[in-house]
Amino acid sequence: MAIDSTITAFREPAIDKIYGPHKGLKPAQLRQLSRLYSRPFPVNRFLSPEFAERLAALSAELETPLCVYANRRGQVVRVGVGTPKETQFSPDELPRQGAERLSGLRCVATRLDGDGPSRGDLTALALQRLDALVILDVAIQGYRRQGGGLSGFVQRVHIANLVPDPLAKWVVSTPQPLGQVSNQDFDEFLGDLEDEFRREWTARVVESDRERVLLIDFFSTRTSQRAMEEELSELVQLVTSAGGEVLKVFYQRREQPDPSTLIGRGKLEEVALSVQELGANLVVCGRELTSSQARNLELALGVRVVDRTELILDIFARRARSHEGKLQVELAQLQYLMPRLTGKGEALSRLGGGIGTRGPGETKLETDRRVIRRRIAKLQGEVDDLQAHRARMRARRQRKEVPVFALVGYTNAGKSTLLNALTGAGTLVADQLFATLDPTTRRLELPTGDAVLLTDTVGFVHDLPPQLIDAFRATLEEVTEADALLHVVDLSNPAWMNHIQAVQHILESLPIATGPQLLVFNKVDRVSSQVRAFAEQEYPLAIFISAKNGWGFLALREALTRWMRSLSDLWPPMAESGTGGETDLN
Ligand SMILES: Nc1nc2c(ncn2[C@@H]2O[C@H](COP(=O)(O)OP(=O)(O)OP(=O)(O)O)[C@@H](O)[C@H]2O)c(=O)[nH]1
Ligand SMILES: [Mg+2]
Repeated sequence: MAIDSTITAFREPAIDKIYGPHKGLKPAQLRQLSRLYSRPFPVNRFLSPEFAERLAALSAELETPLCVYANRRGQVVRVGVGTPKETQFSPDELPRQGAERLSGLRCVATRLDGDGPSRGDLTALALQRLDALVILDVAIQGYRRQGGGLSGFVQRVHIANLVPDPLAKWVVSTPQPLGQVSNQDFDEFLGDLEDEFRREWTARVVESDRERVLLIDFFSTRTSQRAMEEELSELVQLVTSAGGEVLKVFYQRREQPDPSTLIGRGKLEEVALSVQELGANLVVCGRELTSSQARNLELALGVRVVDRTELILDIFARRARSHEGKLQVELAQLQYLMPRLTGKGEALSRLGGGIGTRGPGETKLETDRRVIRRRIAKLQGEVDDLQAHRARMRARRQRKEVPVFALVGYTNAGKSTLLNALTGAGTLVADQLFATLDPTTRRLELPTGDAVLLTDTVGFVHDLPPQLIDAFRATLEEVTEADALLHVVDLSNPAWMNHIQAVQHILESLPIATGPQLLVFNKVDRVSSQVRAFAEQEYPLAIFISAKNGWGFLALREALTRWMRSLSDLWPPMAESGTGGETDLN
């Protein structure tokens, strides 16, 4: 049981430790506080009057708020000086979130100056998923009862608890006298509350068996509103393509990111609250994170955190079908993971699988350094072999003197759709990012009887992880070795200009210069005449098509023929058209 194991974890190290800001306290006062650890705490009541009065008296004497946390077995597991917020458990000290929504801890806190729980107290209630938060309003002057013992310090009691309603989040009782609260049956209260949560939880799980994701991102103040929106919407698409469901998006816009957690403290707390409220089990960050940032975020949020690169690698891992694809993805994943192993493994192993932990072919990623290093070396050797193999294939194609055009472009631009429409290739088309991983080559007959080979390739994305470019060098050579490129652009995506730039950027970063490019604007069926006119003006040589319904194909075929002819000095004239029966070169 998650809760029981946590109890042991709490109790052993710190039976006399006092939490929270207590620098000014004298040793004798600290000893008084640590005695609270061994005081009996009732199991089936919110608290006992004796305990409440003792705590309130100490609080009045020290003139500071105090907190005591107890588990369901009636053991005091933490004593702290300060407010619930100042003494709270960090997410990694709490039991892992599962169907049981509550953490099995209740907090009794004193307040000297106020009336019931403050906003900060309630935030701490939600962050720790406490069974209940009991607030004692303390009178500075109590009295000594006849026959010993202190009394009269507790003026009123408020009970706050979480509710499974994302709008209300919590409820706070009306103030009650101590005698009334200490008579209430805690087991019954808890049983009802847990039933409510369980019902809500079951409803949610039935609703969706996908990973429940929160997005966080950071932007500098120079980033425009529009650029932010485009980036965030792409991030949402990436998560969806990885099989996750985005519950909420958080971003921060500042001069400088926080070096330890990327986003600042206030924002981080907002995200942590949301993780609890919405039952998220993964946080995806739009920026690349250092291993210490990832670790700090995981500790603060209590769920796994992956960055954009890991997300992309995960999608690749899911898509890889061929041996070649799997090999390259695994290499990229391990190369990315290797320098990030310090610190992260711990949190990962505690929190289990899901997005960012998958290897190609549903295997789990290895996290042992030595094993990884050996594996990387082996995979690199295999990718080298692959490269040699692909080079032989290309040489064969060149001998046949059929020019090769590679379809390149941003992911989801419609490259596979176009290949299918032109050649009937039957490649997978999907409204997902990175649907295609393995290059497919098909023969295309042109109106003149000439033929070219068309190769569909993996889609690009801005800030493509360099590990991917390296690991996919065998596949990307299909692009560098092609005689010419058809650069397909999704004109219906508002970010199309950025996409063109991102693709150019990646092409320029390849180790070998690529051939000439023909720009093909796709999805014109979804584009207004203004957008099209603008693109025509900006790119007068481009071709406009709809791969889906065949618009513009005639013009495209003609352009290809013309283009081929004008580049004919690159290839000797076709000796015999239609040479070679083999068209599927995979
Ligand atoms: N409306 C419209 N949708 C299109 C057109 N061409 C492609 N699509 C859709 O766009 C989505 C992506 O198409 P794909 O052909 O898989 O795109 P891709 O460039 O191969 O994508 P990756 O392999 O992921 O890089 C699919 O849902 C297609 O049906 C078009 O001309 N018009
Ligand atoms: Mg594709």
